[in-house]
Amino acid sequence: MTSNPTLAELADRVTADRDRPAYGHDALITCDRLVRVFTADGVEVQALQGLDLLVREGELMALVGASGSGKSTLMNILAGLDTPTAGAARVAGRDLLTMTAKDRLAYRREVVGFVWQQTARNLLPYLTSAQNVALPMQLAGRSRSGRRARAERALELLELLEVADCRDRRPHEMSGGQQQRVAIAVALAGDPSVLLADEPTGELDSHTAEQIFAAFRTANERLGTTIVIVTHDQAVASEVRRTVAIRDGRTSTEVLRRSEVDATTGHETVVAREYAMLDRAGRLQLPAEYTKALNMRDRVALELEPDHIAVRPDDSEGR
Ligand SMILES: Nc1ncnc2c1ncn2[C@@H]1O[C@H](COP(=O)(O)OP(=O)(O)OP(=O)(O)O)[C@@H](O)[C@H]1O
Repeated sequence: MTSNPTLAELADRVTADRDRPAYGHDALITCDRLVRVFTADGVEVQALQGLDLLVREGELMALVGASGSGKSTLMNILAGLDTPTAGAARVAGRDLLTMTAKDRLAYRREVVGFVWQQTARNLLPYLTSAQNVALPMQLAGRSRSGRRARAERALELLELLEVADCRDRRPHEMSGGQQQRVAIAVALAGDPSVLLADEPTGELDSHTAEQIFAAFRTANERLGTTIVIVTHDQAVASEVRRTVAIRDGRTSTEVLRRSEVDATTGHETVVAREYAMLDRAGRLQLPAEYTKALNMRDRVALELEPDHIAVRPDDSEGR
């Protein structure tokens, strides 16, 4: 089938390998074999076990996973609050492993914005919504743009998130949903490249949660901000185009949704499709429900077909 390559072909392959763009060269967020090990009472916990993830500029995506799968660990690393043990992590050209303390501070102010689950962590209780939104601009040294410009920008953001009527209210005078919308405005105030949200709907009922996801979509569409939302809420899959599942500290599967328009009726439907992540070593995590359904364990049989690879239960026993 395959003949031995000539010397010239081998040289071409080496050149092609060398010139191949680096993993994630065109992504805004690149996590490459990311590892985070915690040691508590002499016991090691591998919270991230070689996680690969690429997020393109302008994406709105969700990370889902069971409790303890590593979502918050990843978020804290992307937020610049924690450092990985090994691997590589880059956000908007910044290397999260080698940043100095000073770079880290600038990174948190200029590159990323956050929305946390606990509304109290997002807003200062003694400031009004408008003041809360203006504060990051002031801290970022935009004093040159003046107080009035900051106030105008704050109002624009509150309007975009449909909470302009709350501009003079303090957090305790607003509902949980209103507080989270204001929190999104605060997170956007510094014009971040990436907005990170950790369980932003965790304390809200499902109807309010839907409105918050809609607010993220508005921010993404109107401002072009790349947004990563971590959530337990499986319902998020119908709210964003891309949902990546994390299992045991690695990305395992991903659901992509896209609109398809029927050529004859013009009717638009949203089609969702699940994909498994294939890492650069060729490793694939099969969804637990698939392997359970076919009683697959330890070993599976593989067959290369012209257009797919078949994965079958181990049939070696009894042969
Ligand atoms: N500071 C820490 N010290 C020791 N172990 C930790 C620490 N932080 C996280 N872990 C462990 O790392 C693993 C991943 O935790 P992480 O909080 O990232 O999960 P998660 O997916 O965010 O869970 P949840 O949805 O419950 O917040 C867990 O086993 C957790 O116990």
